[in-house]
Order: sequence, then C-alpha cells, then structure tokens
Amino acid sequence: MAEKLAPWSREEFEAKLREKGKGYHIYHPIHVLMYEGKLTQQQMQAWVANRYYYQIAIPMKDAAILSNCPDREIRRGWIQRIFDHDGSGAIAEGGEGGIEAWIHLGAAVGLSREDVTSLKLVAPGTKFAVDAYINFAKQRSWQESVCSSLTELFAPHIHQQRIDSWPSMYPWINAEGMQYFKNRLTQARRDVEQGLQVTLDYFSQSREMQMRALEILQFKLDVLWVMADAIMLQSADIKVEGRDYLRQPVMNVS
Ligand SMILES: O=C(O)c1cc(C(=O)O)c2c(n1)C(=O)C(=O)c1cc(C(=O)O)[nH]c1-2
Repeated sequence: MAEKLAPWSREEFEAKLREKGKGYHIYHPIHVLMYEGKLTQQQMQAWVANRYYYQIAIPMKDAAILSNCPDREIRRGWIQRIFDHDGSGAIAEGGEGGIEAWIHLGAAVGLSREDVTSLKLVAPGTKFAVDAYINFAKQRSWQESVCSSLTELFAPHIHQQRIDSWPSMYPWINAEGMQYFKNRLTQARRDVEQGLQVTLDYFSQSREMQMRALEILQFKLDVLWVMADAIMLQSADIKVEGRDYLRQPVMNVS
C-alpha cells in the first residue's frame, strides 16, 4: 500500500492555494481584452449585466454558509459579507452596498436599472455557473464553502487593474461607476484573511484534505471561467447561416 503522505506545512499549503491563481479568470480572453481596452460598449454592457447575476448570488451563498455554520465566532465575522453586498444602515452614510454599487456601474456603461435588475441580459451559461456556486454552499460543509470563496485571494489584483486601466481605455465610462471596485479592495483583503485562516486550519488535518481544498478552489475557478466563456460568446459577433448567434441580442437594451 502506498505510504500516507504527511500534510504540507501551513506555509506550503498556502503557497499551493496561491499557485492556483495561474488559472484565475484574469487570464481569460475576455478579461485580457477588457484590460487592453479592446471591448466595445456593447461587450462591456454584456459583462456588467451578466456579472450582476454573480453579485446578487454572493449574499445568498454567504447566507447558506451561515446557515450551515455552528460556530458563533465565525458567523460574527462572516455576516459582514452580507452587509457589504446587500447594504446596511443609511444609504446616505455609504451603506448602500455592493449590489447597488454594481447597478451604478451598469448606469456608467449605459444600462438602465431595469436592464440590469430584470436579468434579461444574463446568458444561460452564467446562470448555470453561478447557480452551481450557490448550490455548492447549500450542500457542502461550511468549511468547504469557505474554501470555495478563496478565489477572492486573486480579486484585488483584477479590481486594481480595472481601476488603473478603465479611465484611459474607456473614458466614456462615468468615473462613479468605479466605486464598486474601490470598495472591494479593502473588503476583499479582510474577507480573504478570514477565509484563508479557516481553510488553513481545517484542511491541514491531512494531505488528502489539503488536496481536496485545492480541488474545491479549482471548482470555483471553473465557475468564474465558464461565466467568462458565456459572456464572451454572448457578446461575440458570430453569425450562423446569416443569423445572429445571440439568443438575446445585447443591443436590444432600452
Ligand atoms: O471582479 C472580479 O473578478 C471578482 C471576482 C471574485 C471572485 O474571485 O470570486 C469576487 C469579486 N469580484 C467580488 O467583487 C466579490 O465581492 C466576491 C465575493 C466572492 C466570493 O466568492 O465570496 N468572490 C468575489
């Protein structure tokens, strides 16, 4: 029988998790083109409208984690994520939350509130991918679901890229639309600290569990990748026998 491998040290395990960043959606063609300023307004609209479906799923996913977690200390930290996205307190005091900020991003790229919130522009592939993420959190242990949030390790970089490149690459986007990304820079770093501690503690019990954590992170990378595929296809200019590929032409926005 093969000898049982000892668990990696915490440092080695964290390094393995971070290595997974090589498969982050920052390297997906649609995000590379976005960074290079090569997306049209219509493609930017498709991206924002599709990503809204992810934004509204995040607090539902986090509520599922809370509902499975018997540890009060963890819940006290985790609940902040729901406030961050749904908002808390008075809007005037900056408590509007990330979902509202995303709707402002929609306005900044030329989408009405209704265009965004009706979900009429969301591609089927985006729905399947995001729903898989919510279902994962409903069905798996809270520690596994916490681990699946760790793509956030890599998110501050992609948010910073957008903050840096959009003003010059897409000067037509209203600067107020960037607020979501600015807020996330600090929020994501704080989130990651908690998510990483839980993952390093829980999964370091054995090498098998550490490997399992890497697989979970890969699942989440796949969710983001498939979403990017779906958005790219939806906004591609592909014609099949003279017909538009698009099932729901993005240009139909009011
Ligand atoms: O813009 C992005 O590329 C991006 C990616 C991710 C991610 O890696 O899951 C998140 C976010 N943004 C984000 O803004 C966010 O609030 C967030 C929460 C989570 C999560 O899994 O709990 N991921 C992400």
